[in-house]
Amino acid sequence: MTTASTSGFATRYLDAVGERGRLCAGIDPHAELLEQWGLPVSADGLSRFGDICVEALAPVVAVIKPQVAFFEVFGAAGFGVLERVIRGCQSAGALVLADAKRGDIGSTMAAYATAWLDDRSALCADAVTVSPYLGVGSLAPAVDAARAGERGLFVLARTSNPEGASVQLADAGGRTVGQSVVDDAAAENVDGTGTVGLVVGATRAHGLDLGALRGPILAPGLGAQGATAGDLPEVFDGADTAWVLPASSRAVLRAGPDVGALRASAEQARDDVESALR
Ligand SMILES: O=C(O)c1cc(=O)[nH]c(=O)n1[C@@H]1O[C@H](COP(=O)(O)O)[C@@H](O)[C@H]1O
Repeated sequence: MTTASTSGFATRYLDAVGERGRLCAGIDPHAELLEQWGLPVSADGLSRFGDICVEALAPVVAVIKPQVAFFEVFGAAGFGVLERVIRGCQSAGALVLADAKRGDIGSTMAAYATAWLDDRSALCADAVTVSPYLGVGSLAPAVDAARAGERGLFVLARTSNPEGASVQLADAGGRTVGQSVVDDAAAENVDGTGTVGLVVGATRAHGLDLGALRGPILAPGLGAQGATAGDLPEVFDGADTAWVLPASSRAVLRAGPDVGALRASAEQARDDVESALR
């Protein structure tokens, strides 16, 4: 476990996983899941899906990650549901990581930062996923906004999908592109705020040196993409596992729509992670 002193988002994150255990539960309302839950593939169905997820997951899971794409499918009504899901999760004590994967030139990035990380926005979450491929420096407005509000960013470093290798393993002057993202994130976290977290898939060996990061590491890929809790110690060997936040969406959500069964599925996933990373 981590021993160095922390503040800001790092403290909020470590308190949350210390209290509720390491799991990020994704809210990914795929059309197939809406149908499996007996809901219409419509904004109304999405709304019901969101309510069930909030009731089942938000009181027990440390971090909840709504995948913005599945809300965006339903336009303005979908964003309305997303606003309610974000507020509902936060009211029940969960941290919300908006999975929006934003990334643009700095002046546009500032607007994304306002949308996802500023109290004045109805979409304000506790953290947001961002893409560094316009240069990590282009994310500066989001880093500043996150730090100011004790919120976080999760920057894609080594993603869970097989296609990521062609970019993320490319040479960036004696280190990989992925490692350069890790090193830039670590440099932002020397203040102990853990403002700049990473996304590192749990699906395969990542080849990164994560030892100096001092920030959270979202590890998607549990369940539907084939990773298991038992894989985590080897995949994250060398990292401080207090920061490792394994994530699962479909594998947990398939237990719905019964609230009790959905909650039990998330609790089981969390318990599996906690025993694997003990
Ligand atoms: O940023 C992410 O969350 C993410 C990064 C990554 O490398 N791989 C990845 O699967 N994700 C997201 O994590 C979720 C995975 O969903 P499941 O495969 O159903 O668990 C989806 O919302 C993906 O968009």
